[in-house]
Amino acid sequence: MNEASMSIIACAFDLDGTLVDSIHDLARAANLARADAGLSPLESDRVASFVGDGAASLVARVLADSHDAEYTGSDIQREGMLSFNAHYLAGLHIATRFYPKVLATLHLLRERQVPLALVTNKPERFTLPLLRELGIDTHFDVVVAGDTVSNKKPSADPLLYAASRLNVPTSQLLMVGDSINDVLSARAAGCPVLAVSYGYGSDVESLNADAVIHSFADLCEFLDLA
Ligand SMILES: O=C(O)COP(=O)(O)O
Ligand SMILES: [Mg+2]
Repeated sequence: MNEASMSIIACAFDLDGTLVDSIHDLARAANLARADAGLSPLESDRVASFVGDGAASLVARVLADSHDAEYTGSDIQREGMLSFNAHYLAGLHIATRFYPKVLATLHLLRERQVPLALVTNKPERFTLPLLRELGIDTHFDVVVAGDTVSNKKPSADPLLYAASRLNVPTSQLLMVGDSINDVLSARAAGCPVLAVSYGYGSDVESLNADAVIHSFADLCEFLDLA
């Protein structure tokens, strides 16, 4: 066990790009929203590069096909949001799959009675039904979605809220995520953080996480649970 992992007693997980590969369902809904706006479809990889700051940012970026677009509530964005919401809710779990070893590792952590949080920027209206459809809605002691508290990741708030609900100090709550928002949120909250290399974040090695893991199963080794 390394120094960073020695005092960890609880874990918080990001959802998209960490526990599940959801990009095909996100891209389908995004492209249907583009079609409704008279726009041509984008490649899945392009949509993946827009994921990480919640649904409103995703819709704004997808409609503009630009990383710089922000949600302003313009008519076209509001229409796009309604369209994306309807299409994504209709197909949350068509092609969404757990990454390898996720389910077995979550089961092991629960077996060892490690308190678990889910901390995602995905809004509750998608997160809660998706967790149910995936069969992991009862795996977490607390679910913090993108609109559960006032500020999303990269704010410290979702992890501070998770730590207080789990009744653990943030210094002993490990965050595991795939993007810069996960690392920034963890650093702001005082949580140790692991980055996964297989998700939607680009250049994770440069994020300055405590460690980068290439398979979810490596978490067990990091926590000395293997
Ligand atoms: O919905 C998003 O933007 C990303 O969600 P995540 O925080 O689970 O990666
Ligand atoms: Mg993510």
